Amino acid sequence: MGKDKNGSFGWLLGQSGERKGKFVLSVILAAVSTLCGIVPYYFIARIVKALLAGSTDKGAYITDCVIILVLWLGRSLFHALSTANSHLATFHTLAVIRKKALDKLAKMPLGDVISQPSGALKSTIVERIDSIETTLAHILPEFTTGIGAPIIILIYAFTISWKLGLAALITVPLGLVCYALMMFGYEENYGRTVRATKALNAVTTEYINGIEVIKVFGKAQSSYEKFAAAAKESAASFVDWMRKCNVYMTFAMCIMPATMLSVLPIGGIMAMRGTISNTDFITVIILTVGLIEPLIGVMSYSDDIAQMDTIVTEVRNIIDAPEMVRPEKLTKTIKGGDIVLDNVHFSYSDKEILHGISMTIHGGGFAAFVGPSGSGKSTVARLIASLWDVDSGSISLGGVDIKDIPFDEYNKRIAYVSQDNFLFDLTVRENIRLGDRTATDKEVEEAAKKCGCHDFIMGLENGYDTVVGTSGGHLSGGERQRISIARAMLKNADIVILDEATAYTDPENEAVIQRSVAKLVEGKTLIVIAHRLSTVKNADRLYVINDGNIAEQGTHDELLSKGGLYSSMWAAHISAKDGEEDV
Ligand SMILES: Nc1ncnc2c1ncn2[C@@H]1O[C@H](COP(=O)(O)OP(=O)(O)OP(=O)(O)O)[C@@H](O)[C@H]1O
Repeated sequence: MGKDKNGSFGWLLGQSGERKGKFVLSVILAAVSTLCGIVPYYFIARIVKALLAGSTDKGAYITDCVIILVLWLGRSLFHALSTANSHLATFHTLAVIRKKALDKLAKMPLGDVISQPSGALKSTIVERIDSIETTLAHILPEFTTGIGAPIIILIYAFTISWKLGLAALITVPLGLVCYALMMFGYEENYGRTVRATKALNAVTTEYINGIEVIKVFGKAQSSYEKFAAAAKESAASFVDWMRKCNVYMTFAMCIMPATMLSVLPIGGIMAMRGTISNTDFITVIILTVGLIEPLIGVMSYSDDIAQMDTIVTEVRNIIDAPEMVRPEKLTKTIKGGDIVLDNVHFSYSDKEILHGISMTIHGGGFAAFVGPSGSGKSTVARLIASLWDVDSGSISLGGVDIKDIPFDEYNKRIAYVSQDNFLFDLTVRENIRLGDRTATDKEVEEAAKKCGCHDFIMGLENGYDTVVGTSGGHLSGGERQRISIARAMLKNADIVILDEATAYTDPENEAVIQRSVAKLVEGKTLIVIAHRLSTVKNADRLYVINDGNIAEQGTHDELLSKGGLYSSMWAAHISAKDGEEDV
């Protein structure tokens, strides 16, 4: 996936949008710089020629020297301007690519995002994209010079003598052979370093994320061994790779003597025979030096370009990944708020989890999903929240398949509080305000009060302006849950999904939240997943999900009277509660 016939560089240019002009300007400036770098050789040759002819014209000598100096200054100046333009266009292009990658993550099925190894996506979008900046910024100026200069010099050499031209031309096949050798097996070699770096990233991220478990279970030593092994493989793969590159770069450096080896004898014999003048011979030797330097420059970039190719393929794998397709505009009318699941099948990877779920959750109603752990309750909720697409069957809202509703249109109707209660490393206020970016401070605080979190927030060091730490790490599980609920309530969406949203909350606060949620969701559709059955016994309809099927459905009383799975779950719940009370 991800590659087309344009290759990675063509693709990158295609992303540069309106900054493409800056890349073009960069090529023009590099061409001017190249000319400024070559023409001085002509003047140097002219000076040598004049001196050999016994000239004493100081004026002409000084003029030539000044021209040479000005041209060399011009070469540096235009080269700097060329790379500056190229850098500007590159920064813009990489920002565009990063945004596209992040946009794509939001459109990919959730599973495709979370199934990536720890830190791999972050590493690609942040570090690896960064690492191609220098190559992309220098590729056009360097290649313009690296290819342009030899062409001009070869043409000049041919105008002096075609034999000398041919002798100098030997550089090109030598360079190509060198390039081919360097690229032979490159993907495999470089691929090994990429895999090793990713593994090292993953182990390090896992170590940091799991530091609590590592400490508690005394796994520091074994985790460290895993890290040490990954670090060792990473170092070994880089050493191997550098060894290979260095061998071919050394070979590339030999092009200069090899070219001289053909130009010197051929030119020398021709000069001795008088076929060319001594000064033409000297000119060609000087030019040959100018021919090789840019070629070696280009070759030293080949390695970076191949790396860029690998990285671009990774980025394109994200940007071109299959996404959950939704239309740009809503063309159908959503009539009412009924959510209908019709024969929904769903699998994670190849394992089918839901085996034909059908249900109708009435708009404005209160539905609850209960059932054993791992039975598929959260999966149904995630599908309703449109985090994944169903494999077959359909989910509709108000008679319209949710696949026909644009993401923005659907998302604004849904508030979903998952079990994870993820908080961003922002202030408490900013975290709650994510529910409605236009909410005033007063509205944020009102929502917090209703969800039983105002008091503990006021007790924090900086109240609502306290930063909650990465993933909300400075707060307790129950506090994180209540902030997540306040955020969802502030959104004021038509459909509210609470997946074990009060599981960590103490009974007193749970009662406060339940009363507030009941008030806040009046007229809205409420879907609750709960293991504490007492929190959902008032639901209009309870769906008992067992092993990916709806085992039973009905009101609390109807289900109790059936004497099935729900009634035994209720009995277990009551005896556990009694046990708690006894304690
Ligand atoms: N991202 C995933 N990739 C693969 N399998 C998954 C994934 N998420 C859940 N599962 C599996 O799908 C099944 C249903 O999981 P789900 O979270 O829907 O159950 P649940 O009823 O909500 O469980 P719980 O009450 O413990 O939260 C489980 O067997 C679980 O292991």
